[in-house]
Amino acid sequence: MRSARKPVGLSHSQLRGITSTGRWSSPTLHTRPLSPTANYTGLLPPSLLQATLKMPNTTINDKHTVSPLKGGMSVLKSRHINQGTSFPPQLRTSLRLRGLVPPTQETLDQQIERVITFLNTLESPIEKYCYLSRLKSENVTLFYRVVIDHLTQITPLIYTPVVGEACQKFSLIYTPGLVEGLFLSKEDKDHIPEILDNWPYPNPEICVITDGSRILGLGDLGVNGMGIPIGKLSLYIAAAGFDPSRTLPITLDMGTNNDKYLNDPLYLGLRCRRPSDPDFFDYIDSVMAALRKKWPNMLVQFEDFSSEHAFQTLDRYRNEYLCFNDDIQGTGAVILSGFINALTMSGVPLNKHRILFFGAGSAGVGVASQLKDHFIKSGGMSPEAARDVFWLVDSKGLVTFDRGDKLPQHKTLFARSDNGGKQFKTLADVINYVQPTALIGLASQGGAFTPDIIELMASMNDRPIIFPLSNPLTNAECTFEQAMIHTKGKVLFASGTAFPAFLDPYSKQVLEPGQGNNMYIFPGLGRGTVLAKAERVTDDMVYQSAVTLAESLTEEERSEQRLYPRLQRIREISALIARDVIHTALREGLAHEPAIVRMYGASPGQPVPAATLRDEERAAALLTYVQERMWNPAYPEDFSGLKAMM
Ligand SMILES: NC(=O)C1=CN([C@@H]2O[C@H](COP(=O)(O)OP(=O)(O)OC[C@H]3O[C@@H](n4cnc5c(N)ncnc54)[C@H](O)[C@@H]3O)[C@@H](O)[C@H]2O)C=CC1
Ligand SMILES: CC(=O)C(=O)O
Ligand SMILES: [Mg+2]
Repeated sequence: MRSARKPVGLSHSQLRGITSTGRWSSPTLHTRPLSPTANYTGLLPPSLLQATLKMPNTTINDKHTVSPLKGGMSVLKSRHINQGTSFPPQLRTSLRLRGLVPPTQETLDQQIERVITFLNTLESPIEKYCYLSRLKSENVTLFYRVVIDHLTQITPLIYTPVVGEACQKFSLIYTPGLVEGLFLSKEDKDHIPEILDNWPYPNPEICVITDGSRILGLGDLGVNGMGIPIGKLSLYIAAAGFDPSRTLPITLDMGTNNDKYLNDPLYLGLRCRRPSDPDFFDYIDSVMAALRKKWPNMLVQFEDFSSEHAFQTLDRYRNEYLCFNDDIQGTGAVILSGFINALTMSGVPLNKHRILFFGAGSAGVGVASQLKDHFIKSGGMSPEAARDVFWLVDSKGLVTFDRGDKLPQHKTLFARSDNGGKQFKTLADVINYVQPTALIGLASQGGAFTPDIIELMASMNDRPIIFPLSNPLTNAECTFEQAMIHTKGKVLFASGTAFPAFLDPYSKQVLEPGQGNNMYIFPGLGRGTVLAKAERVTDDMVYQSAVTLAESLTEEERSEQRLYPRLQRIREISALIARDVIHTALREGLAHEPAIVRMYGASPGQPVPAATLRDEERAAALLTYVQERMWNPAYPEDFSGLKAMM
């Protein structure tokens, strides 16, 4: 049982007292005016806070005081402690819960059954998302048990695709008092440390941070992007056993260039356009410095920044901070992993592949770079030869040096100069020119892989590799069914968002499509770097996570023609990835966790020789070490800590 901690800002139960109009529905603790520097900042979306501050009647004064929640109510309102109907009778008495919960005592399994039964009665995905968010805010244990036990049903509801709709509707479904992450507004640039102090949980180990500028394939959603760090961190918890109270979702509010939101009276972010690059970097530099000052060991995952900023922030911080970019590196690793398995199944030797990317943004270039490294490391190719395996298409057609437009730096990494002055505009023209063995969609252009395109790929390859990876579902370049039908079952397929299984009329097998989504990578990569107390996240750690994922398939999974392991095994897979990422950190001399380096007879920061790392007994012990540190949602049997709080 976690010991009680005095909240620095408002506790969740106190925040519950703020109504959507910003008034206190129930008066509270202290006589204290609401001010921009007080402890409310960051916990409320900026425009709501501004509206609150403008209201004449927002001083919390003695006339309006009541006691903070006492006794049983404070237990029921503590999401990390609440067990609802599972509290045993004797505890109900000592915690003063009797009468506050229905008389029946239920097991966790019975509670799960109720959740799933009710969830199945809800019709729209967004209702299901809202119901699950509420459940998480009330009972963390039950929520994560539901997620872990019903991964394939729940993941699409709390992550892509439904999280995309939740972001688009964020200002409508926003629930006052439900604090799931921190808002850092650029207006608060001089108050960042105070805002970080408002976060009610101590010592976060991992933070996912977005500026909302490219949310999935949905574009600039501004502060509405908050759903993404929340969703990613839910997967860190469910898939890699991070302690929920040690995760920190952050949304930077720097305005939005989306006119729809700027003109929407219900939009909850700053109503201004995004800043110039110098202002952007000035602000994010301050945020990074403040985060490190307060939580020096915290891993930062950059998520869903617009492409140029995604590359620039990664370059700027990767050697100075413990951080990585999920869209560039996590996606690169997960697609490399599926590709390694597809390579074997395609029967085409590594050096005969010709890979076409439809989309040349952070994900497209990130994946191409990761694959290129593999062609060099495993295929023995020179960097020049490996680079020539790739062709990129963006909104203007094939990316070439002589196309006439100024290419951003990331596109120059794979721009072609061997096109003989010819330019290719349509995808079909590019395919006919390149004759690719693999077509990878990361352009957020739903349906772009038309039947003609898929048939063209099938006409050139015995086993065409077609990965429509854009998110959410509406942006997928084609469906699994379309890919199967138009390649007559020959396709090697993975998509960003899961598609349903398909009965292949040719093999008569029910085939499940692969989900090429970075959720297979980031939980284990994050777990490994945090447990190792790694100095930074290196390319080799990312590469290793791809290789481990590729090798993690069982014989049965391979016989089912899968490119990725079953999602239900994700905790097991994340532990393996974490173990191997720690190995890489040890090899590179970047691991600082004394308990881990001691297992290998080394000291913190000292490289461990490859031969020592091959020791199977130590590897097994390290895996156990990782698994034993994975948070597992269960109700505690020892309530002594809780009683002490009362
Ligand atoms: N499956 C996965 O794990 C991941 C999927 N994604 C998805 O990939 C997509 C792209 O993400 P980013 O690369 O970060 O976005 P981005 O905005 O950086 O890049 C998009 C690219 O698509 C190109 N594009 C736009 N319209 C086009 C058109 N009509 N024809 C050809 N190209 C066009 C743009 O020029 C740009 O190069 C999103 O849908 C995102 O959700 C991103 C990361 C991980
Ligand atoms: C999956 C993911 O990170 C994206 O679509 O942006
Ligand atoms: Mg992303």
